[in-house]
Amino acid sequence: MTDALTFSPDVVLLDIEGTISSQSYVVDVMYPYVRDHLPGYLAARRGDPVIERILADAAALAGPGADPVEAMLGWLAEDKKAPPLKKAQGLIWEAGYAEGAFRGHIYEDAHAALVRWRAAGVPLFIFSSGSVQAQVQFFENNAAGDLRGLFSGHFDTDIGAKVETESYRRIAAAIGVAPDRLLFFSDNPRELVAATAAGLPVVHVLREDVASDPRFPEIRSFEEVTLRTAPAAE
Ligand SMILES: CSCCC(=O)C(=O)COP(=O)(O)O
Ligand SMILES: [Mg+2]
Repeated sequence: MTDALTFSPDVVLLDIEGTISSQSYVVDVMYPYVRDHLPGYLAARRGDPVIERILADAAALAGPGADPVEAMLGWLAEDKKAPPLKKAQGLIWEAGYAEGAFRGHIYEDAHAALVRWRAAGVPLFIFSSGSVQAQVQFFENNAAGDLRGLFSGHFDTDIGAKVETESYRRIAAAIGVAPDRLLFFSDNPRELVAATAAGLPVVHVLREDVASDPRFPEIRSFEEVTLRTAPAAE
């Protein structure tokens, strides 16, 4: 274990995959379910405005002449965080949870820290490429129980890309907190660069095979982080 890192934020913002949850679990267990069900799911719902929107957005992103369903399967295979795919993925996972094909995963150290911080009065928010609907279901149907109560709110790429600085400014404004009071945890250096440029303090989370990066404070476990919280008013 490295030296403990101490912060005193007003609010914490967290990435999901690779940060509080295993990337390989999402990619190796949950993505294959989407791959197997996506074409049939979309075909069975043609005419539904939500599905038509997803297909139109996918077609626009894929470019002229491309088949939107094939494009989405390609993005899934390369883990491209394409918003129309992420929206479809969340809807398809709903059936996967219902039939017990998988549950959401959270690292034990992350779960313990989030419970501790929430109990200490620190609001916790999520910013993930997964759609807000997918995020909420992931925490509702989690192997550690129904975790929805831990979070004060969720953001997805409707607010902007995770690698864009403006997205972090918008999130801070939406929460109503100064950027320098919003502590962001992520496994992705490009997200950390964008958040840093917006004025957020950041922590690089090294799970699985993520490499260290000298630009950021880093942890391998949330046990390495101490949050100083304001004492309760008397
Ligand atoms: C529970 S949200 C689904 C996870 C997912 O598909 C994803 O792309 C998450 O990526 P991120 O690293 O942005 O959390
Ligand atoms: Mg991530």
